[in-house]
Amino acid sequence: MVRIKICGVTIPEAARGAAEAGADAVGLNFYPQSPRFVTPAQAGAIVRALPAFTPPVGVFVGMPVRQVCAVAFQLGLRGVQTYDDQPPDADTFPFAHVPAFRVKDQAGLDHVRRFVDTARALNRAPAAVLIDSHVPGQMGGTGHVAPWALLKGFDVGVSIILAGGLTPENVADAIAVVRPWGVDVASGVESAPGVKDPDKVAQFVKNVRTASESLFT
Ligand SMILES: O=C(O)c1ccccc1N[C@@H]1O[C@H](COP(=O)(O)O)[C@@H](O)[C@H]1O
Repeated sequence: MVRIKICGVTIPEAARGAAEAGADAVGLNFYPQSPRFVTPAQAGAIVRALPAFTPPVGVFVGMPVRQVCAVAFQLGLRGVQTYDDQPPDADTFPFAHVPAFRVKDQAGLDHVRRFVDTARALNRAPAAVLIDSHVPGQMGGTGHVAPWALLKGFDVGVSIILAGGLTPENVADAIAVVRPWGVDVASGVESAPGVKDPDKVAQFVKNVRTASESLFT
């Protein structure tokens, strides 16, 4: 089964709606430059609206590890998605750590491999790596697709989460090519930046489930 994270929910109703549509996780974005940014107080209300078995994951760009941990503890996040060139030099995150990478070519994938190897040597292997598209000057939420063909067969010994420009229309093709452990979507299920469209979310989940079934039967 391919897991689904609906990322960048900004209100409790959107988080609950994503969970009820069948998402495996919802993402809360703590990057102030994002149109999906939420404050810890707003995130708290969203977390409280989630069903008991739908984990919240935080997206952190350029935030020091201690601060990431403080926010994650305060809110009871299950996972932390980070954007750093090197594994954290503090102790392992006591959360599922998902470093994100903006990849455009083979050199980008080589960097992911070096990151995971370094983390593993320090006994800090991430739970998964998220592979997104590379758009100069933007950290994520770009709506641009990652280089799927390059990712075919890519194996670093940890789960691969595919992100970048996924939509209800293209996610089945993406899954067929990349065969990721999970998929992550932000802008592709919105009616406006930061506003999730319940119909698009439901269609996205449905299409992932169908594609996932044909992959594993
Ligand atoms: O969504 C954002 O605004 C964002 C900002 C900074 C870092 C990460 C961000 N979101 C992540 O980017 C992926 C891909 O987004 P999209 O589907 O192409 O719009 C998203 O899944 C989030 O994990």
